Amino acid sequence: MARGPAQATDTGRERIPRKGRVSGVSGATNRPESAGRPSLTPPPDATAPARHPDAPAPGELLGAHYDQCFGCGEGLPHGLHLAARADEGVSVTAEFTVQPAHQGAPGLAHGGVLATALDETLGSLNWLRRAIAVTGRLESDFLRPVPVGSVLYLSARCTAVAGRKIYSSAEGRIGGPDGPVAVRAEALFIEVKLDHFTQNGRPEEIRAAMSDPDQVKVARAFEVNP
Ligand SMILES: CCCCCCCC(=O)SCCNC(=O)CCNC(=O)[C@H](O)C(C)(C)COP(=O)(O)OP(=O)(O)OC[C@H]1O[C@@H](n2cnc3c(N)ncnc32)[C@H](O)[C@@H]1OP(=O)(O)O
Repeated sequence: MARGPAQATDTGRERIPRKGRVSGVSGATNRPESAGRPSLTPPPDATAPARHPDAPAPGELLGAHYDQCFGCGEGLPHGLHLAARADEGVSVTAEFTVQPAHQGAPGLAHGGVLATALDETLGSLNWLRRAIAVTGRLESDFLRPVPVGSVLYLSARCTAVAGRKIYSSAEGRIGGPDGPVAVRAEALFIEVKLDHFTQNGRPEEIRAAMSDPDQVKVARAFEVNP
């Protein structure tokens, strides 16, 4: 579990030198590729996350934010079809059933697919804050093998916010919502502007997503406040 702001020590926080910029790629980080790995621990000035007043009520399904999303979209036959539900505060629960298309070793879920399930669940927290954010860092632990056919019961919560940095943690259990923890992760999401997508995404998909007559779908594709 991530430590809350009150317990944060932040002694390992690094200042990132501004040399080694990536040029010509809008939205790409300014951090040099050789930079050390900044902490997943919130700094002392981090604050508690606030739930948006229009966030879905606890228990309400969030629905897919984009039908071509590999994590939650309904338009991809081999996607995860992960279904997330709002919980109290800035937290969610989600379920994902491991299909044969998700195997790594025979009969077992691929670790990258499980990381995707964690990432998607963590990403859905942004909708409760109505923030547009992308995963900057995702640190995963794989504690138990997850067989094909199992339901992974996920839960995630946002723990702190510091400027554009959003700290969160998630875990996935098997055998039931109270079963043993099979996977867990801590993450740092970074808030971005809409142009992160419009300037970097392939134009065909951006155009298609933007021209959907359903304005709520347009907003949700990029997790923008409608
Ligand atoms: C619509 C939503 C869909 C959700 C789908 C599920 C979530 C996803 O999978 S998103 C897809 C995967 N993620 C991505 O593609 C992101 C690719 N990366 C990027 O575009 C950039 O690196 C980005 C936007 C994260 C950061 O770049 P930039 O905006 O230039 O920020 P930058 O100035 O480098 O960093 C801002 C702060 O974040 C910190 N930071 C940035 N990246 C990291 C990182 N990887 N680890 C730790 N800290 C980081 C920096 O240290 C800095 O901290 P401080 O303010 O204290 O100095």
